[in-house]
Amino acid sequence: MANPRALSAKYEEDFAYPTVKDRLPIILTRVIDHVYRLKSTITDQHSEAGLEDLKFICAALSRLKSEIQTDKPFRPLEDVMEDTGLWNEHFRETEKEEGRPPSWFKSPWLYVECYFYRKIMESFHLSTHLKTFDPFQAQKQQAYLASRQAISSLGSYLTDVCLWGNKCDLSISAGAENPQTTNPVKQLTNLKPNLLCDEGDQVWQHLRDNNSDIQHIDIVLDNAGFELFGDLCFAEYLLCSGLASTVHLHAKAMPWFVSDVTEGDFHWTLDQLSKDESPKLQKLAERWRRHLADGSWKFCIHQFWTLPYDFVKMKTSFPQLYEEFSRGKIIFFKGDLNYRKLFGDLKWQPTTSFKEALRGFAPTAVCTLRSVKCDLAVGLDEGVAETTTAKDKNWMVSGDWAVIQVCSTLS
Ligand SMILES: O=P(O)(O)OC[C@@]1(O)O[C@H](CO)[C@@H](O)[C@@H]1O
Ligand SMILES: [Mn+2]
Repeated sequence: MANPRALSAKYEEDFAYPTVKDRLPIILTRVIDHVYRLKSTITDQHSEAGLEDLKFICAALSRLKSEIQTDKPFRPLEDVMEDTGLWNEHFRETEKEEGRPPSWFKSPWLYVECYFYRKIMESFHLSTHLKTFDPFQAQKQQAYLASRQAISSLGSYLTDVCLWGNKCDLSISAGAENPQTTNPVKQLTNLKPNLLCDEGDQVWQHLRDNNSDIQHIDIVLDNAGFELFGDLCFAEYLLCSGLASTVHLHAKAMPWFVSDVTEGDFHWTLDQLSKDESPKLQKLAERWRRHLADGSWKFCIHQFWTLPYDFVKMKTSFPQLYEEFSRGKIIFFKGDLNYRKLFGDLKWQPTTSFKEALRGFAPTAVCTLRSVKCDLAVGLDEGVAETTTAKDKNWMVSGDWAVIQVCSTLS
């Protein structure tokens, strides 16, 4: 059967429409304000040349904003980066398919939104002194600091889980006695009814059944802050329980979708943990640095995650990456954007099977841990979408609902 249509801002009923119309210009305005506010710091560091950079970047971003608002055609990228050629090739292919240059309110949402972040980075790449500047860094760091309490309680819990990790059954019960209201473990029980599809048992089954020849496990990260800390706790658990020989953590090669983890964010997070007042967090940071040093954890950066590609393209565009994944036991994909890329950002019926919607992307077992933040869902039982709509008409974009879904059969 033919695939469904792509999500796109050309349909006003798609979440892509308010994203392109309102959210992207707001994000740009914030970046421009933020860069302007750094004027004195930048000129202190780089004098007049820094000021020139700043003017250049703000002009480029303002132009981008006006181009979005007036649905101007995309322009090929002009920076010289590892991925520039691939972006421009994608531009030409889309132009050929659509019979006109791609544009904000006409082209597939996945391409549009990825191009938006890539264009922001282009303006920095083209500057002289701010080529590696992260315009979202302050926001990400603030988000981490705001969730420090939750990080601390999860960190304490993890220390106990890891202590018992080798002894206990995998379905170790959550420490429900902990009285802290910010305890994320306790919160899990409250959130359980909001799991629209929970294939967690299948995930554990897969992890246990395939343990004779312990392989590595991949986690494709999403956001920095509390989410990253939770992912690192999970990586710690997979390792200390013996379910994984090593854990590969995959992050973005450049600032992406505001909050996504870059290498800089990852190291900043470890530094924060090292200097935290909680000795448990300090110890975790020490342990995690040891994992990185002895190869138990591998921190991986690949340009694939910041390209506008559907994951189906991985096998042909980056066969080596696909092959590396195929040697692992399971891949955990975190978050909404990875979900969109897994299923091609197409308007699937929510009852379409997870496997069918993957369209052959099966390097190894694939698990998605995703809170629903856009109008794309697959693998739901008959009636779930309808009953959830009756409870919360914004369920697809509120972020209050989530899915744990897995495909562990490769054939
Ligand atoms: O991948 P993440 O961090 O979970 O979410 C990314 C996200 O903010 O970007 C898209 C819209 O801008 C949405 O699909 C989604 O909510
Ligand atoms: Mn993200």
